[in-house]
This record gives sequence, C-alpha cells and structure tokens, in this order.
Amino acid sequence: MEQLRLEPINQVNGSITLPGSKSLSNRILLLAALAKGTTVVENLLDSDDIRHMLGALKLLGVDVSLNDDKTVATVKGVGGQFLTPAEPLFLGNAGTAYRPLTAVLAAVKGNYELIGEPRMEERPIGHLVDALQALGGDVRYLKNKDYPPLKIVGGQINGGSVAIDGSISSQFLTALLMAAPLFNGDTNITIKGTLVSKPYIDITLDVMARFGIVVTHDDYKTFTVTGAQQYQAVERIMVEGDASSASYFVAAAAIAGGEIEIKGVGAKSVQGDIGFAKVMEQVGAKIDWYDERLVVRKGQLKGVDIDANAIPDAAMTLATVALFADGPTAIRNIYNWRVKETDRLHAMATELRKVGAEVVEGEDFIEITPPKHFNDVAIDTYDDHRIAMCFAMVAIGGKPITINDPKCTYKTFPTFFNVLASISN
Ligand SMILES: O=C(O)C1=C[C@@H](OP(=O)(O)O)[C@@H](O)[C@H](O)C1
Ligand SMILES: C=C(OP(=O)(O)O)C(=O)O
Repeated sequence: MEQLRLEPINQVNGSITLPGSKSLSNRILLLAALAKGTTVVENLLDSDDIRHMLGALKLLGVDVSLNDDKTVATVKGVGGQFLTPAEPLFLGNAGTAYRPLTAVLAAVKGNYELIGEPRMEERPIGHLVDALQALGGDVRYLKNKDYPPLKIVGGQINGGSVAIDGSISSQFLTALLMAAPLFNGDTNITIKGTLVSKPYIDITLDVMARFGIVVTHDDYKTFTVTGAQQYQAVERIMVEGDASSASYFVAAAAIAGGEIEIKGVGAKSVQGDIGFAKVMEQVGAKIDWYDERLVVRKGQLKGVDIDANAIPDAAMTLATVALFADGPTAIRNIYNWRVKETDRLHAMATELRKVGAEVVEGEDFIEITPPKHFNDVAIDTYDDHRIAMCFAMVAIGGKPITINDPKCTYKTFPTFFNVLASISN
C-alpha cells in the first residue's frame, strides 16, 4: 500500500485556487445533458466522482468534449432522449452520480443498470426507490433490498403526490427534484422525517433554476414541480470552487501561523459548507470575507459544541482541528456520517484515538479531547478521501504523521497534497 509521510509544518502562507465543486459539477453535467442545446461548463472538477458521471453520460449517448486539463466541458444536451447503454453504468462510489441518475433514468425511456464499487452496495438508496416506485417508476434491486445495484425500466412516471424520507440523505430529495420536471404530470413532494444536509437542497434548486426550472416549496416541507418540462441549456456556466475542499485550507491557516488566501468561494457561495468558515470563526480563526474568496489567519483555538447536520462533509475537518483546541470539541447530529464513504463516525474515532486524543463515539455525535501527547502513527483512510485530507492537519499542527493510501483523495481532490505542499513552509 502506498503511504505518504508528512513532516511537521511550521507555517502556511500563500494563495490557492480551489478546484470546482463536486456537488455543482455533477448536477450541472446531468442537467446540461438533459437540456436542449449546448452548455459550456467552466471550472469543472476533474476527479473520480465527475469521471463516473461523464462515463455514464457517454454511455447514454451524450456528446461531452473536454479541454486538455478536463476543466471545461462542452455538453450537447439530448433533450431527455438517452440511448439505452450497451453496458451497466458504473458509478464508483459517487453519491452525486448514483442517486440523481437513478431518478432521472426512471423518468426517461430506456433500460438501465446502475452499478458501483462494493461500498456503494452498502450505501442505502431505499428511500429514493420507495418514492420512485410510489410514483409508478419501475426500479428494482439486483442484489439486496434498499441498496444498489439497480435495474431501471424508464419512462413510466406520471407525477402526483409522494412522500420521501429525508432523514438519511438529502441526495434522495435532490434526485427526485431533478427528475420531477421530466415526469408526465405535476409532482408534490412531502418530506417524511427531518430533512438532513438541508443546504444541499439549495444547491439543487439553484442549479435547476439556472437551467430554467423553478421549484416552489414551503419551508423545505413540501415541494411542487411542474411536469412535462424541458431543461434549457446555459450558454456558459461557471462551477464555484468546492467549499468542502476549502475547509482543509481554512483549518490549515487557523491551526498554523501565516495567512492563506482561498480563491473560489466566499460570502456569496451557494454551498452550505461555506458555513464551516463561520464555525471556524467561533473556534478562533481570523477570517476576512469577500464575495468569492477568503483570507484566513490563525487565532487562539478553543473547543466548540456544534450541531453539524448542515455541513456533514466539512465537519470532518473540525474533528482534526479539535486536536489543537484548548478544550474538548463536540460535533453533533451527524448520524449519516455512518453511511458515507465508510462509517465515518467509527473511522474518525478510531484514527483520532491513534493520534492520542480521548474520543467519545456516540450514535450520532463525536466528542474529542485533544491529546496530551501526539503519537507518530500511520492513519488508515478506509478509501475515504476526507479522512486522508483532514488528518493532514496533524502535520499542519507541527506533528509528523503518515497517511495510508493518499490517492483516495482522487474521489474529489486529486491535487490535494500538492496544493497543501504549495502553501507549507
Ligand atoms: O448533494 C450533494 O451534493 C451532497 C450531499 C451530502 O450528502 P447527504 O445528503 O447524503 O448528507 C454530502 O455529504 C455529499 O458529499 C454531497
Ligand atoms: C459523502 C460524500 O460523497 P458522496 O457524494 O458520494 O455522498 C463526500 O464527498 O464526502
């Protein structure tokens, strides 16, 4: 197995430009493919999750051309007329590809099989499939009930009233919303349970609006989408920098001395994970906010007790910032960490303890007391990009650490360790 040794870093300094947002890239690619007309997508993320969406679109007969560094895509929309692919669509472990494609393919004519990596077969999708089946969709499990892989015979959905469980993943509602304009009739969606990861729904609504579809909702409780609509191509659309990826650099500047300018997200971001920078201000970071960039400096870091349901991805970074705070940190309301790339609650607790922290792992929370002494250990990353990236903060805090399988960062941020090195002294 490959390992990356990170030696202690004393200071971080400089300016970085974030790669494009994963959440925006995959939503935009799918809607551009469904639209009528050609869309040019700029600042597209080049990473595994996007590659899986692009691979699926190619098999569905969508003409997408990329520039040399794969950050500009020209998508010739097929107006909702996909080809039946010659082979199953392999979507890796990309939730933002698997869930939206499930709903969209249930709504357009054709026969589809959606497969993924072994971990994808352990990530639930039953709440979305239940809603699609309730609307008349023909979606079947190929192995275990409620989990991928799936077989879909598309084109059978009329719309109507439907309830969807929002308590495990917002991606199910995102998927249903993106597909609903393609249903034959209007759809009224009611949320069952408490909707988690709510800000991701704002990203979905924002991107749908950019492609010409307006969704109305009543404080995120019921959503209404008009049926038999067509997405409209956007001549040029720019993907914002990834706010979850920004979290590592906000944290790095807050932990180490020096100053980092982070270009690509700021006060105007549509991504909920920008909220991590607000949490870091509570922790003690000094942040200057601009519309599309942040400038971050170190402060006296204190432990906080936060509800992180709105920022599940960036909150993992807080768990390693906690190693350098002057008291315990609690991160709450994060049950769905357990159903992502790995069981993140258990994995984070295990690895934080290896470093020397005292950790309480609750069913839906984690409490971290900083180590009295740091152990120089190798961090297991469980094929989870965010574990690899957030444990790099240990080196930023001046303690040596080894990251096992560092290339797992390719899921969303292939250049992460190079960018980190570029600001490290
Ligand atoms: O819609 C999206 O782009 C995402 C929603 C979140 O998932 P959940 O809604 O499952 O928490 C987040 O963790 C994921 O990385 C991206
Ligand atoms: C949970 C994540 O990914 P996915 O889109 O596969 O759910 C993530 O990127 O942290």
